Amino acid sequence: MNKILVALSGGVDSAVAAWLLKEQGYDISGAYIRTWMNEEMPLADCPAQQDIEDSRAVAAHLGIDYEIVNLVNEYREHVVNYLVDGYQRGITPNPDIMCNREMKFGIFQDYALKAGFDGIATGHYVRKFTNDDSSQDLLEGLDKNKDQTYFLALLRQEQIRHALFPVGELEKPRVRQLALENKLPNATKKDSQGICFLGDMNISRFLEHYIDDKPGDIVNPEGKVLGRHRGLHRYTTGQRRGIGVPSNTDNEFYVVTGLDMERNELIVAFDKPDSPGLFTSEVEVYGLSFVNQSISEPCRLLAKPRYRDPSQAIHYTPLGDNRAKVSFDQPQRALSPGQILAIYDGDKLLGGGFYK
Ligand SMILES: Nc1ncnc2c1ncn2[C@@H]1O[C@H](COP(=O)(O)OP(=O)(O)OP(=O)(O)O)[C@@H](O)[C@H]1O
Repeated sequence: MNKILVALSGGVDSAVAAWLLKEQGYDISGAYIRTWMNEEMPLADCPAQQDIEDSRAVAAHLGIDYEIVNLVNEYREHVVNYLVDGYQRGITPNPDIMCNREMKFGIFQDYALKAGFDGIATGHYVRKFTNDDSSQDLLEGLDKNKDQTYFLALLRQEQIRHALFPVGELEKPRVRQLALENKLPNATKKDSQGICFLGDMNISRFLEHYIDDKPGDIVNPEGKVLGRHRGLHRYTTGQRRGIGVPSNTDNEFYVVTGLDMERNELIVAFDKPDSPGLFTSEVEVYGLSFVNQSISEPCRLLAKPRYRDPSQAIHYTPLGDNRAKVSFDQPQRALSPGQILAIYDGDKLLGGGFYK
């Protein structure tokens, strides 16, 4: 791989990724992926224009070609629809993971390959490793605190084959230092947060735009009505804020333990380990996808139930048809249908799937 299209978000990580590749002698260009129209979303304080200016300035500073790749329609089709549809069905979607599989390492990568590039690069904190049989694996970033393998859990071999992750070999403070030393124009820009491409917008404000409220009852696990909710799409398992049912006299707080879509009921219980439905030690995972080899035998592995969670020891039992049973050694709090479990062998990402 020599000719690389670097996905420049306007942030410091992808800017340093581009700088590193240029230093290493790659023939690079930069591209900003446009996915969001401000006009479409008047509620959003969308930082896209600033990001475009910043990414353009980085490319100019490095003296490389720069383009804006317009994927607004594809983003709506593959990410926004999945997100809205998921909340409407009462599951918790992960737009960042879908965005990586469908957009950056899907449509954007295809675009780059067709345009004559050998591959793409991003500023993700992950490392790539090539095996003797020339297959490739994804390893956690060297900076464990920044590791982003979780977000790449649904990528497949052909997608990582054409991808480079230059900052995965560095600690974040070193990345900042490189940006400053080399006078990258966005060196002091603060890290972005929030949903991939949606910027800092709050998810419920975003959903308000798409899904109408449908009020219903809030009930405890025995079915006793405790109050009213505004619409089930506003809640996710494990949520404590914004339920609106006061704590009891012992100061125990309510937490969401489930959504009953058929009855339009929000199920809540006190936030303590023995509350029914709050802790789970066994889940079924579907839609499994593997970075390299699929897992065909029952085995002991590690898994991350959520991005910031530490790895958990699991028993993994394949069920066929891209499904598996996963038993956690330690019961896990508030797993929500639709969320993604990332599966690891040590620090090697094996793949991921959706909680049933
Ligand atoms: N709008 C965009 N256009 C091009 N590439 C993007 C865009 N958004 C994200 N990326 C790519 O995906 C990577 C990870 O995105 P994420 O939103 O997690 O940003 P990050 O980890 O804060 O990195 P950065 O500092 O580069 O923004 C980025 O480093 C960049 O390569």
